[in-house]
Amino acid sequence: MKNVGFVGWRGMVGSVLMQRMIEERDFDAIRPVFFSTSQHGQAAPSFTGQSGTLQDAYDLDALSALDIIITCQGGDYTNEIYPKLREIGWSGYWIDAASSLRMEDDAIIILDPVNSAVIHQGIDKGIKTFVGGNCTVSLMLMSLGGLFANDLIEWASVATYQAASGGGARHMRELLTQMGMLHNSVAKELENPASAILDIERNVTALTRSGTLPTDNFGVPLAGGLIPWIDKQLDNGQTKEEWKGQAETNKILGTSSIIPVDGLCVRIGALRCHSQAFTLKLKKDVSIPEIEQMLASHNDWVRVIPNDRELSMRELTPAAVTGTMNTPVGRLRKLNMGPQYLSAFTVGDQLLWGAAEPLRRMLRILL
Ligand SMILES: NC(=O)C1=CN([C@@H]2O[C@H](COP(=O)(O)OP(=O)(O)OC[C@H]3O[C@@H](n4cnc5c(N)ncnc54)[C@H](OP(=O)(O)O)[C@@H]3O)[C@@H](O)[C@H]2O)C=CC1
Ligand SMILES: N[C@@H](CC(=O)OP(=O)(O)O)C(=O)O
Repeated sequence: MKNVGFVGWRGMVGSVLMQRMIEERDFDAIRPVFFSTSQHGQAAPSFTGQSGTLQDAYDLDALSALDIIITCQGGDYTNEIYPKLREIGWSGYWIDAASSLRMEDDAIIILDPVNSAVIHQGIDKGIKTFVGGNCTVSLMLMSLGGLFANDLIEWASVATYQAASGGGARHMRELLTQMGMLHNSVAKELENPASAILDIERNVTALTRSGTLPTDNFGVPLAGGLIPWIDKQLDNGQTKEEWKGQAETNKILGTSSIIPVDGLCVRIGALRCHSQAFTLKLKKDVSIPEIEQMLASHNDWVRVIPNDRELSMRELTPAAVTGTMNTPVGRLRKLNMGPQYLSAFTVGDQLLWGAAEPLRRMLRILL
């Protein structure tokens, strides 16, 4: 049995990973060792029924005794520890949720329902570093994988609707606190059906602009609105999140010529599901039923939602998809621009397929 170290297991992404590993009985197949950057010496979790203590996540000797390390601790931890471990000659497998190592030549971005061939070729070549993709990219590929696999996409333009969880647990709390404060400020008036809605709106807008809502994490109010910017600013006008779309998609697929992917990434008030609206230019005119068939048969989690009002409202929303492994795609129709232009709308839980699930599946591949 392999010795597998877990760093970042108690964070938000790590907790989702633990929950999935318990559901899939992954712990039965490994000897787990749990680490912490702040709680070493305290009791380790007993997912396997065993007891033990948390190890120090900065202890290179303890880490280098492991066959596999899975980390959801974040980029700063990876940047500090990974080079040191490799420098002292550790040749185990490193599986990471953070973006730091994604674009390194000796790292593979993992999403095995989409790129299992790339992953297996990498293992055969001796690659030891495997990194989960950006959540919007992974969720796009889970939903639209059938069109990429059939080499049908000439380019993809996207507008994202990204959940607060992408920023981390504190962002989710901040959003909910803002929502609560806005509601509280007009709760009485709302109870009175005779009250004027524009007075209520004016009060909500005034509070939103007052500077009293908590904004330490998002920087500006998000509740009741949106933020058309995610991550750092790049010199070419893209955000870092937008840059990842093309860079990571092409690396995951191992394309020989770049498929252009670009668009605008927007934060909205959803909790943990990212949605994305696509305009796709197809390489040729393919009928909608053929497209639906290609999409539906690509993997076990994609769900093709017919372009129907009731079904789209019920099944193609964060409310329907949160907490599930499904990655539905719908709103499929040919656009006025011509028969090669297709619209699509996707939804996916960014903590499952967008973060934790590719990691546990990579572990399974290595066992
Ligand atoms: N959020 C997301 O959507 C995605 C995140 N990622 C990557 O995963 C990394 C971790 O993200 P995320 O899980 O959101 O980060 P969290 O902030 O939830 O957890 C990170 C670490 O914080 C420490 N921590 C301190 N206080 C607490 C507490 N009260 N409860 C739980 N943990 C606590 C834990 O480390 P310790 O035990 O050592 O103190 C934990 O492992 C990110 O930096 C990013 O690189 C990747 C894809 C998506
Ligand atoms: N940046 C994403 C979440 C994330 O963690 O992405 P990455 O793994 O590429 O840093 C978001 O804010 O929704």
